[in-house]
Amino acid sequence: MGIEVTVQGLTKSFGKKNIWQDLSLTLPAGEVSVMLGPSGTGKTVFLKSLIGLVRPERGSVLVDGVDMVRSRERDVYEARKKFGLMFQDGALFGSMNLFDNIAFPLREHTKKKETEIRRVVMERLEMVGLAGDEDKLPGEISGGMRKRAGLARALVLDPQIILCDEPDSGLDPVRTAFTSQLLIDLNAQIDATMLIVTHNLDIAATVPDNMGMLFRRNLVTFGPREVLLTSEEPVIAQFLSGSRTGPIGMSEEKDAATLAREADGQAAGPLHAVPREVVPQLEPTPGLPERQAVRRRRERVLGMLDQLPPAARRAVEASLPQNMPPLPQRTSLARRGRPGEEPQAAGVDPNAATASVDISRPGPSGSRERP
Ligand SMILES: Nc1ncnc2c1ncn2[C@@H]1O[C@H](COP(=O)(O)OP(=O)(O)OP(=O)(O)O)[C@@H](O)[C@H]1O
Repeated sequence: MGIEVTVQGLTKSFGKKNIWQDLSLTLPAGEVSVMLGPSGTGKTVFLKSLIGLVRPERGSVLVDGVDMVRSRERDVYEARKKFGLMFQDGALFGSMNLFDNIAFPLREHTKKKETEIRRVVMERLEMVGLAGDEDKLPGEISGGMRKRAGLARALVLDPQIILCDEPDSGLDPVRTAFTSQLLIDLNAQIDATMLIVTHNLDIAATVPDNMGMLFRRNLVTFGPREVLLTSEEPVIAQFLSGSRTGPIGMSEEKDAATLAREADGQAAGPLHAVPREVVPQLEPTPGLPERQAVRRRRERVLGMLDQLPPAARRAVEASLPQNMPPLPQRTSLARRGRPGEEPQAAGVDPNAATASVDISRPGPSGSRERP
């Protein structure tokens, strides 16, 4: 089974430029999580920080007892073997055929014999739907196939944590849908902890168990998918609807004057007033094992139900199987459910794998200024 990744108070700057600050979240073991965020908000830097390729100046990333930020290089190197990485372009060697590309980590990091290497490589090629293509060069296949080959290579060392950086970039909608299914099927088969960075709204809506979003150098929220998918936070509502109206501009953040003009033009009602539907999550292809993460997540989320905003709570309840016994009445649930009451944001609670900050409040660094 996958292992938990616990991020606490992570802050990264390059020179004087702060990328993000004080990020805290837990990637629950074996579950699929997605990190959203406008371009340039530091999602790739975040992925690289998890595996110790980028060293943040503050905070910790705990993986099986190893802090990927502060531990000795030797320990970080060992812990990195628990990860499988899928980069945007597949990151394949152009002069090697797919077989040799996928075999590369096994030849580099293990003492396996060639017969065993062949068995593992062919099994992984089969998993990503590339059986029969092993003799092709990366230049002879489509972008989608290159991504799947990159995923196969990420899988050969039996990773417990898989990080995928924009698995959909450059793919058409149909291939993106196949990629979504592939990621869910993969989770069903190997039960690894997965974190996917994407801009794709279909992947965001249908694949993850948990979702987070980076904006203005902060983690706007991280928690069960229902929290983000029902959120009324303007930046989340704008991102999920792909609208030009809202705090996100062409150069990531709009200035105060632009936002004021938009607010004037929104007399008919703000963009985020429309409630969004939470579409069902994808299920593994028939014939594959059930995702073990589903049951674990259900228990975890039910345990934190009364910490969730009402819309998210309703979405969780609506997603429960029909044959489940009724939930016990919760006093706090009844208190929050009164008509006319404002929804409450989930508080920072890394143990419950939920975190949120109010990005509209001024922060100590001045980065949370009201636009
Ligand atoms: N090694 C580096 N040195 C200096 N700045 C860097 C370095 N790596 C990344 N950055 C900067 O960090 C910021 C965040 O980059 P990152 O690639 O993580 O964004 P992103 O959210 O993944 O963007 P996109 O969605 O467009 O891929 C950018 O301004 C980038 O220029």
